[in-house]
Amino acid sequence: MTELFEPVGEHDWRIATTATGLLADFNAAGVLTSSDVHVATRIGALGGEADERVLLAVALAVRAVRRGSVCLDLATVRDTAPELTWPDAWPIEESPLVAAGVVRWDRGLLYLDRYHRLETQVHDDLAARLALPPPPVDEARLEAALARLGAEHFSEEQRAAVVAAVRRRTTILTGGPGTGKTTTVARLLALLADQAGGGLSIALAAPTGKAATRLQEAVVGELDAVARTWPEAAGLVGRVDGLTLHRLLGWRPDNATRFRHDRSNRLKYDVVVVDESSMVELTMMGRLLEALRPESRLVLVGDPRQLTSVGAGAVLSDLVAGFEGRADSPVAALTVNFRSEEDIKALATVLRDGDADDVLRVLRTASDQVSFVEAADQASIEAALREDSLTAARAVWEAAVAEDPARALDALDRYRLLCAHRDGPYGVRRWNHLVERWLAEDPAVESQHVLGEEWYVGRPLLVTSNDYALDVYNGETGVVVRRGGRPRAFVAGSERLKEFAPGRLDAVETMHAMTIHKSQGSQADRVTVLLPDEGSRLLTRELFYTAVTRARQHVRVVGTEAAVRAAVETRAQRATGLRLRLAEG
Ligand SMILES: Nc1ncnc2c1ncn2[C@@H]1O[C@H](COP(=O)(O)OP(=O)(O)OP(=O)(O)O)[C@@H](O)[C@H]1O
Repeated sequence: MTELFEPVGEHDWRIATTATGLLADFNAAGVLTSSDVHVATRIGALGGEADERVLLAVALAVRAVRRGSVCLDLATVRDTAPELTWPDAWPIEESPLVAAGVVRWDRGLLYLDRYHRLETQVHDDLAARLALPPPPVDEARLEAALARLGAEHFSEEQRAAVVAAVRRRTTILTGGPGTGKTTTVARLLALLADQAGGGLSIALAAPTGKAATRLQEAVVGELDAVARTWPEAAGLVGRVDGLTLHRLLGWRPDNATRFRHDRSNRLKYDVVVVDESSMVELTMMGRLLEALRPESRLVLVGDPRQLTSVGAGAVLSDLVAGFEGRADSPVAALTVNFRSEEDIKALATVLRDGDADDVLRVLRTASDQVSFVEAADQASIEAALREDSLTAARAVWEAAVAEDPARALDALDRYRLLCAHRDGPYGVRRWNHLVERWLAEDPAVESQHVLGEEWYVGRPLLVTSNDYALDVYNGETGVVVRRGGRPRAFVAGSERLKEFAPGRLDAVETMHAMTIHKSQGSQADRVTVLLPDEGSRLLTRELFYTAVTRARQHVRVVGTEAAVRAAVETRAQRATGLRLRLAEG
C-alpha cells in the first residue's frame, strides 16, 4: 500500500525546497520527506556521488528504515508509487558510495552502512553460537528429571521442545498465546538447573517492563506447579531476575544505543530468556547477542505472527522463516492453545491463514466468545462501545475510591479497548476522552473527580517509558487510587505495588483505551478491537491478529467488512536480508 503525503502548499515542511530532478519529483509526490532528501543529498555530497538515480535510491533507503525496513529492495520499490516515472536502471554497484562503504549493495538489497553492519552482526553472532559444540548433557539425569515432571499438562510438543532446548545453547521457542510457552520455559529452567546441580544465574527479560514482570510471575507460578511432582525443582532453579532488556544490558544515561554490557563486558548470566521477542528490534538484538557469553544459553520466546518491533527489523519472523528446513534449526514451535476459548482460537487461526471470507464467516457466526459489530458511523460506534467501556471504567473507579489498589489493578485487566491509531476518530486519545466524559456523566460516579482533573481517582495509567530512578518501566500499568483522602498513583511492579505522589510520574498516559502496538505482551478477559476505516495505513493482518489474541474470554470487533478485508489482505512487510542470509546457511 502506498504511503503518501499530500503537500499542503509550497511551504509545507515536508517539501525540500532545494531539491532538484528526481529527488524533487519524488518529494513533491509525497513519497520522500524533506529529511529523506536532505540525508541523501548530504551523503551524495560527502561521497562524491551526483547521479540522481543513486541519490534517489539512497533517499528511498532512508525512507525504508524510517518505516521499519532494514534495507531497500530495488526490485519491488516501484510498487510504492507505480504512477511515477522511475529510472530505467539503478547504477548502484559502480557508485563511489558503495566503494566508500557508505551504503552497501548486498543480494540485490540496498543498505545504509549501519544497518548492514547490524544485520551482518546478528547473523554472524547467531551462526557462531550455532557452530559451537552442543552443551554436555547428562542423559540419565535428564531422563529422571523428565519423569519427575510427569505427563499431566505436558504435551508431546512441549516435551519435545524442552528436550531439544536442553541440548542447545540457543533456542527459539515460538507459539501463539496460551500455547504453554511460559510453562515450557519454567520446565526447561528446572531441567537446566538440575543438569547444573543448581547455582545457575537466570535472567528473564522482555522488551517492556510489563512483559518482564509477567514472565517472572508466570515462571515462578509454574515452578510452584512443578513442585507438586518434583518438590526440589523450585529450590534448584533459585532466584530468577525479571528485567527489561535495557536493564539487562545496562542502560547508560550518556548513550541511547550502547549499553554497559557488550562484547568486552559480557553478561554474567548462564541463561537468558527473552519473552515477547517479536517486539525486539534489530539494534537491540544485535546488542543482546554481542553481550552474551558464547557458552551461555539463550532462549528467545515469542509469536512471529504478531506485530513487529517499532524500530527497524522483523527479527523473530526472519529467524523463523530463515531457519525453516535447516537441519540445525533452533526453532521449537508450540501450536496448541490451552487458554483461549475455542471461537477465539478459530478466529486467530483463520486470521493466520489469511482468507478474508473465512475471517468474516467466523466473526459473523453466533458465539458468546467472538462478536462483530458492523458499524461505520461514529454514533453507532459510540453506542456500541459505551456500555462495556463505562462498566470497566466504573469497576476501576469503585476499587480506587474504596482505597483498594490491588482490586483496581485487577479490574483493569478485565477489559481492554484497543485502537489502531493514537489520533483521529479511531484513536486512543479520542476514546480516552469519551470514556472520561461517560464516567463523569455517570450518576454513580463522583464526577468532580473525573473532569478537569489530571490525577482523578480511578484514572487508569500506562507507563510509556523506562524511568530507572523511579523504578517504573515502559508498558507497566497503574491506577490513581484514593489514600487518606488524597490521590496516589499505584503501578503494578514485578514484586510489589509501587506507590507515588501522582505528580512524580511524568511518562504516563490514560489507559481507558490503548493502542494495539502497546497492548503486545498483555491480555485481558474481554477485549474490544476498534478497527479504523479501510484506508488506514496501519491496518494489517499482523495488527488484527495481535489485537484479537489479546483476549482470553471474549473479543468484540467493531468496524466494517471493508476494514476487516483490508486488514486480512494487507501484510506488514518489511525489507530485511536476515532471512536470506540464514536460508543460505
Ligand atoms: N499441556 C498442557 N495441558 C493443559 N494446559 C496447559 C498445558 N500447557 C499449558 N497449559 C495451560 O495453558 C495456559 C497457558 O500457558 P502459558 O501461560 O504457559 O502459555 P503462553 O504460551 O506462555 O501464553 P502467553 O504468551 O499468552 O502468556 C496456562 O494456564 C497453562 O497452565
